Amino acid sequence: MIELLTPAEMAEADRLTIAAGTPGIELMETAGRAVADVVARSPLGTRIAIACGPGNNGGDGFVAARILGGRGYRVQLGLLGGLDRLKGDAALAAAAWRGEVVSLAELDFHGSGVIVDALFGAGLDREIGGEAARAIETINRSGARIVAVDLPSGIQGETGQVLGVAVRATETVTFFRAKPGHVLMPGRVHVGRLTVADIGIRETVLERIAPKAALNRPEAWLPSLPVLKVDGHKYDRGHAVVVSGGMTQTGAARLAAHAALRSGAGLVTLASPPDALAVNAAHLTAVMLKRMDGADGLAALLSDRRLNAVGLGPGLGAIEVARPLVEAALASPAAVVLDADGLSAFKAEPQQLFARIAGRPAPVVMTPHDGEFARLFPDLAALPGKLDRARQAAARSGAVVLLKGADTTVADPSGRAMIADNAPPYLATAGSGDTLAGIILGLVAEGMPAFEAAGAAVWLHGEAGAVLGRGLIAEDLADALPRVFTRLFV
Ligand SMILES: NC(=O)C1=CN([C@@H]2O[C@H](COP(=O)(O)OP(=O)(O)OC[C@H]3O[C@@H](n4cnc5c(N)ncnc54)[C@H](O)[C@@H]3O)[C@@H](O)[C@H]2O)[C@@H](O)CC1
Ligand SMILES: Nc1ncnc2c1ncn2[C@@H]1O[C@H](COP(=O)(O)OP(=O)(O)O)[C@@H](O)[C@H]1O
Ligand SMILES: [K+]
Repeated sequence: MIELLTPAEMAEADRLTIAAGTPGIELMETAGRAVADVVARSPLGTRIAIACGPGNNGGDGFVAARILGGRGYRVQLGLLGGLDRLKGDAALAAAAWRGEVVSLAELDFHGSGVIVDALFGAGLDREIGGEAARAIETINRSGARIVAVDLPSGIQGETGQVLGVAVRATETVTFFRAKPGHVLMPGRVHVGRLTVADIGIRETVLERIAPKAALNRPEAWLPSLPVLKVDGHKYDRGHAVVVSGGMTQTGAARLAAHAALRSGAGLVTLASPPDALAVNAAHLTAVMLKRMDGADGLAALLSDRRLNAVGLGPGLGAIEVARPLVEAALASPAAVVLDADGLSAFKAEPQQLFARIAGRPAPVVMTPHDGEFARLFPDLAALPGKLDRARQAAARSGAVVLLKGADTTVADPSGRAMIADNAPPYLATAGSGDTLAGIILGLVAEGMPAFEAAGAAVWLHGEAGAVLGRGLIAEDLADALPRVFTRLFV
């Protein structure tokens, strides 16, 4: 598991390490050296401008300046505010710097090959304005290689949001663990290439801190991926149901059904309204087809407990049609994956949806994009942090919430969360989300716990996109899954 630490959790990691006997200045020395090592990939003779802020982020900049100067680089250091404002470890680091200190405005950004951004890191707590904002705008226009210390200045470590203005770094060097703001948008774009440096903080501090967010990597969910038995049977792998829309909107459900079969369900049945049976029949092969007469028909189908997971929403139709179907699914003992129209059906009364989720024995996974999210959680949609949005929505609804985008975030009601950074932008194509819902459904049907299944599906979907490359369409994604699974196990 690759934990993501909020700035507050990172401060706690520092505190625990210092309390265990490592002086703060030693951590700062190691941090500054890690920055210097990254900067030193540029050849000797490169002019380096180091912009230092008034806190410990600036302290790291002073250390890097001293080390780079010692290695023969031409270093110019500029400070925001006076030297007398520096405190603690930053003051110690500044005292060890023998070179000149100019003001930020005097730094020659345009004449430098590398700019080190040590203005603000974890301590950024308000919008940047004035001299610092002007410096950041100049840094961004300079054309130099920009190495940010800990976080690009202006990016909030917890949310990835820009506070006023933010450095667009070529590379960022952070310490111990990445922060949510390194992977959440728009932070991820400002970070550039990320290096996570070991500065001597022991892994054991994580037991005390118990961080609840992680990067969505296989380590986060692979232990929960069902292991197939040598003598296994298709009936051991679950039977998923996908609900089709009416005659003119059947494709989305078929995409989901196909993906559910690819991702793991032993059997998949498409439940189809009578008017859509012929069109569905013409397009299905391994996926089975069953006639479904409205919500009562779906309830009857799901009364067979072997059908252990149901997905609905893609192409499901208008509220009058969709809502009773979702209610029937939620009244059944099956796990439920709710997407698209299945979510929008409750926009007038989201509490009705949450009330039906509460207390049901099997899990519910909701997969909104931002628009669908705003319909169900209008008050949460304005929160600045995607992690916070997903977590609060999960806590309120009782469902696992998967909030889509380039930084898809999955959260469960207890606050556990994973953030993905592997999705290529060509996943933004019609039907891609329907496929994602199907991948989750197949994994849940196969017996994977809902939170892990949602995380795994997001990762698999992203990798499938990366394997296929530009030009992919939603139909291709599920068919790329065998290749992605193969890579997972070699
Ligand atoms: N605590 C430690 O032991 C370690 C800390 N490290 C560094 O310390 C950094 C955190 O240091 P700090 O907590 O001192 O915080 P920062 O140095 O990130 O910033 C805090 C300072 O900036 C000011 N400030 C915040 N937002 C501002 C704004 N919008 N405009 C103008 N001024 C603003 C604050 O008043 C304060 O003076 C980390 O990002 C990391 O770079 C590393 O040296 C590793 C060890
Ligand atoms: N810029 C992007 N980078 C990576 N993935 C993206 C990006 N934009 C959208 N996606 C992904 O593409 C999928 C789109 O889903 P959705 O909006 O439901 O579309 P549809 O309803 O057409 O299937 C989601 O998995 C989302 O996370
Ligand atoms: K910085």
